[in-house]
Amino acid sequence: MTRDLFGPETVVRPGKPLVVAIDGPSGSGKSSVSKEVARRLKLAYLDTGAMYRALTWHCLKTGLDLQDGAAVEQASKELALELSTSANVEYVGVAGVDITEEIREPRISSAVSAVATTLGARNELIRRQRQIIDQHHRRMVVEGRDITTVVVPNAEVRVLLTASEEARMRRRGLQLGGTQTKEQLAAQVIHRDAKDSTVVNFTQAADGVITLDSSDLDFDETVETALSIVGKVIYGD
Ligand SMILES: Nc1ncnc2c1ncn2[C@@H]1O[C@H](COP(=O)(O)OP(=O)(O)O)[C@@H](O)[C@H]1O
Ligand SMILES: Nc1ccn([C@H]2C[C@H](O)[C@@H](COP(=O)(O)OP(=O)(O)O)O2)c(=O)n1
Repeated sequence: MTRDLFGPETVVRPGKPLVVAIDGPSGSGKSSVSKEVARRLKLAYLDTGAMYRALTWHCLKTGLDLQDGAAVEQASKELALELSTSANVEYVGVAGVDITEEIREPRISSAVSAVATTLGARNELIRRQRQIIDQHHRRMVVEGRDITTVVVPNAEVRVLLTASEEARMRRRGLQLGGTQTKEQLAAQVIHRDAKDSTVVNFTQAADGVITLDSSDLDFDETVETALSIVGKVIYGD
């Protein structure tokens, strides 16, 4: 399988469902790699983590107690979420307020696990995710923590994108412009994963899920490997 298969004019499985589900821990490259895969395959793109982050932003904005599960669940149902599903346009909003940048800030990263471990809120966001995937005729790259196992376990392509702790912390540190100490990065990457793992398993590939370890790959190599996995699964080559 070579990149030629997915040259600029290629549409894979035209008119048929093609969900590429990508799960993995923080900093493994899910968002950046998924976006590029979506561009190359001309598929829509769904960042489910952005949904948990937007809900967290809203809860903090309204002064809600994140430990109050019933209140967080209620907030998830009322959330007026606006989300870009194009890999070329990054936009996350709540009721007309652009929060695209703000949801990536460390204060949201530190609080998001409390929301993501609220099962009622998860159920609501999972319901919305499935609705969005259907609205796109199931032609979408979807990334998160439970996409291969819970949201779309019957996705055509299922990938667990991993990388060593060291690589993930280094990448997140660079991404945040070197503003974070090692301890702060560990809190945002390693400790958050540990908390998130209490409700979803994204450390080991479930049956039928292909593991892509990006520890020793650069970004382009990781994208090429992800595309070759799609090629293998769809065309068997
Ligand atoms: N294979 C890779 N090698 C080096 N850097 C990478 C690789 N994959 C992603 N990155 C970079 O690492 C950072 C974190 O990636 P991101 O896609 O935000 O991860 P995640 O969504 O899993 O948290 C980004 O700056 C991204 O460009
Ligand atoms: N499908 C998902 C997606 C994200 N989450 C949770 C777990 C994370 O702490 C937050 C934010 O996810 P996000 O993918 O934006 O986080 P990273 O960019 O990988 O650090 O949401 C989840 O529980 N289930």
